[in-house]
Amino acid sequence: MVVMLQPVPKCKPSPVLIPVVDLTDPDAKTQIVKACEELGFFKVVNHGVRPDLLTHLHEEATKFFALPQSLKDKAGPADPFGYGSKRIGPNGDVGCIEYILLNANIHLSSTKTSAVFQQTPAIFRESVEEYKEEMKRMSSKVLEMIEQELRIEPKGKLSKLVKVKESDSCLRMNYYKEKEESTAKEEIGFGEHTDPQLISVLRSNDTEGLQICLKDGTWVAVPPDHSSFFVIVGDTLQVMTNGRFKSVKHRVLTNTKRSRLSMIYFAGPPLTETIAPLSCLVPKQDDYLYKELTWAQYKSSGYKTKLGDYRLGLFEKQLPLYLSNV
Ligand SMILES: C=C1C[C@]23C[C@@]1(O)CC[C@H]2[C@@]12CC[C@H](O)[C@@](C)(C(=O)O1)[C@H]2[C@@H]3C(=O)O
Ligand SMILES: O=C(O)CCC(=O)C(=O)O
Ligand SMILES: [Fe+2]
Repeated sequence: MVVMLQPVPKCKPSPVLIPVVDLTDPDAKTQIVKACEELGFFKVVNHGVRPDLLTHLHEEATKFFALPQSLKDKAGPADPFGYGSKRIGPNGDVGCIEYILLNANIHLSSTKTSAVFQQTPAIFRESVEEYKEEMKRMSSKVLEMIEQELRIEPKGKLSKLVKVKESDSCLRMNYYKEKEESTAKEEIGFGEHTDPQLISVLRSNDTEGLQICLKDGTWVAVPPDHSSFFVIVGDTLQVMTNGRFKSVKHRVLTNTKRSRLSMIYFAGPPLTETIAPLSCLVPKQDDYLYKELTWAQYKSSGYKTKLGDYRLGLFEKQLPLYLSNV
């Protein structure tokens, strides 16, 4: 089957600096909130994740993506979990990508893909499990800092959503293969979109490709840094802060010379959790920009949309008729 790839949109070089937050800095909470308000995106250093865990996982994932196509296909198609190639999601989106999407609550060896992953070395499976734990720790730490800075009550309101065993989080490993010199041109690896969850924690090798969209619509390239993590604000956090934090649009353009490998942990709430603006941040219900939906409702409607669709519209309150005509 032939899959048509979309033309590449332009990205202006920009002097915008990505905020860098040292998680051990006493001022980190303030810096995180500022970055979430201004950009919906920041880089994390001094995160405490063992560098050798990152190295092992990277090496093993690289070996997985180098397996024969017929073997990798046995771990797919992604529906949504499993191995996927080119197709992203169920609604016709495509990119120059291969990936593994995993439910963070299910052990790698007890998925439908287990037959394939059983053939990967134990260190791969163990590293994936340890990495998921580390990402849960880091994402709940970031959410705790946001809670403290914004004085969100009750304590743990945001971080608990990720810490509990019912948290609907997932882990994605994306592989964007380099191109042969003769066909060298940039293509869309992962089209523009916002992430639906609370926050996403991304780590990649030193190959560029990730871009974020500023509030004025300008796309800027994010310089890669294999030893740091990047935090992306998702739709759910935008709703809970009543739009004070913005979920940032992002995309990946494939680099012609070197392959890019990224791992993203999507920190999501339990399926039964009701998502709505937090009353401690917005005392008057009339000021709520969004209505309430459970995460399960948002997710299932969101999975009927295309990657670049504006999913937050599902949450938006209808204006009363007398106002919508003004
Ligand atoms: C086109 C789609 C892929 C996606 C599900 C969706 O219908 C719309 C949201 C997409 C997204 C973007 C962020 C994450 O990569 C992802 C796993 C998620 O939670 O929402 C993907 C979904 C996917 O690839 O299944
Ligand atoms: O692969 C990347 O660097 C980012 C991909 C992404 O945005 C996603 O998987 O949601
Ligand atoms: Fe994303």
